Amino acid sequence: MSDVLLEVDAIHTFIGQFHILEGVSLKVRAGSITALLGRNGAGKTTTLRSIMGLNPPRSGSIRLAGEPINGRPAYEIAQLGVGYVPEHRAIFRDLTVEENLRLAERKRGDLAKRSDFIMALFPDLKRFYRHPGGKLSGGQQQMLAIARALVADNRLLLIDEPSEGLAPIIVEQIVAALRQMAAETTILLVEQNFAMAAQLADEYYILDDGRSVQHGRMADLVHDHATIDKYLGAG
Ligand SMILES: Nc1ncnc2c1ncn2[C@@H]1O[C@H](COP(=O)(O)OP(=O)(O)OP(=O)(O)O)[C@@H](O)[C@H]1O
Repeated sequence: MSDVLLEVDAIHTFIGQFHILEGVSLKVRAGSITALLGRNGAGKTTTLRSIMGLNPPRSGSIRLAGEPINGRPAYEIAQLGVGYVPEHRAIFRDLTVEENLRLAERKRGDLAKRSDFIMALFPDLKRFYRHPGGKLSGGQQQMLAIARALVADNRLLLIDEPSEGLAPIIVEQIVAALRQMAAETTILLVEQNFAMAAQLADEYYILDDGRSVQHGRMADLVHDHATIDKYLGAG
């Protein structure tokens, strides 16, 4: 299928001696937002880290636009156009907003080219351009973490729990930004906030105990209370 940008097939990933992913498979269509759902500890973060090459799977395959990427180091996967926004707002707290964005330029990024788009998406980052990241509010730090992944012209963004710990009004701003981002890239989103994931995602995959157990269209899942109760523990 040519419109599949990312295909993860039966990956098994270990952390130390622990067998964390025991068969995770998923497909992300180009131009879509796909949500990766599941309880705490289901293996969502480990799946993103496996794709990114930070916890490479021991078996199974990962393809980006048909090209195998498992076994490659993370920097090469980044060079291929995969951006990663880890959980807990990973920014450099002692560096200014501008410095955080410049660091994200590295080889592939072009802040001059991307700046207008980023600042329109997150006007607060313009206001606090020369302020240290650590002085920003939690929501602004999350915006900066996402913005760092937008400096390069990435074709796939892996975003881990962007709503974590944020007030509903800030979550709405992030939802609006992700929607605009989806117009020009593809997003695989890990999200515990089901209402947020439901607003954004076209398709979903549910992980349970390190395995992918169900997938489908988000528009169908929102009515499937049995599945939501069984795997997500939220009404
Ligand atoms: N460094 C580690 N050492 C040992 N076990 C780990 C480590 N990191 C994660 N795990 C375990 O791997 C499993 C999957 O963790 P992962 O963070 O991928 O889950 P998750 O679905 O993202 O959950 P959460 O929403 O809590 O982040 C959990 O049982 C967790 O305890």
